[in-house]
Amino acid sequence: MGRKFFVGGNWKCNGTGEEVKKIVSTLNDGKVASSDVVDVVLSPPFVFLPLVKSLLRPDFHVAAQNCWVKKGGAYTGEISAEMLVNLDVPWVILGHSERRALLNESNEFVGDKVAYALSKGLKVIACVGETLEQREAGATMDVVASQTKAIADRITDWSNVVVAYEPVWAIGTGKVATPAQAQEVHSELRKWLQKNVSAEVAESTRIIYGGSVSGANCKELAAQPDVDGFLVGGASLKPEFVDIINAATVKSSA
Ligand SMILES: O=C(CO)COP(=O)(O)O
Repeated sequence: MGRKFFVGGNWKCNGTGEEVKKIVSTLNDGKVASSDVVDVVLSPPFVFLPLVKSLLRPDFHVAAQNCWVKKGGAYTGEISAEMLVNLDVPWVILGHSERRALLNESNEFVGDKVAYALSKGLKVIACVGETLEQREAGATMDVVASQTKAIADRITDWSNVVVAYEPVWAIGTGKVATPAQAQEVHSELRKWLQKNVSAEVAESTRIIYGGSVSGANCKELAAQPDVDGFLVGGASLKPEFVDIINAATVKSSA
């Protein structure tokens, strides 16, 4: 059984109610590959989750962009995993590099969040990736392995986890990783999982790529054997997101 293609759209901190309705309507009208071959998950800002859920076609799902590390309570400004479950939001993105960098989320904190969210029944898109400085210093795999280890140390069941490899230097820069660069890290990451978790987890866990993915570059990336889909930022707010979803057909026809 192959790994099902996965395409996430991370809208980040963008959109008005009107814009959200427009994007959803474009996606609802889009002609996309069947949900048998691709999982599509949209991640609007928290405040738009109920609106998007109410309008979105039933074969697409939603994700929150973050959640709190433990049970809710006196944590002003936070949203708990329990609240997402209560609203029937099935997925959450955790450890995005913007939160790691701008809000100082450590590997351990992200690992704790992943474990807590899973324990409450959420499915997790866990993000890892190196900065340009780390890549140039030859530390890419060390960085990605420590980020993944902090998760692996805290969970045993990987069936509800998708790992998103998002090199920081490729995010929002228009400087996409080459298919070979993406394949190299994905394949190393899969080997890491095989050695440090299990062969079964390595084989079944989807590793998706994020960073300047577009309608123009998605097919070549999708053709790489260890690229199991995408986490898309800027282009997920545009009609070309439909083409990125349909990159799944590169795999299904392979
Ligand atoms: O951060 C990303 C998705 O989480 C990628 O963003 P861009 O696609 O805008 O580079």
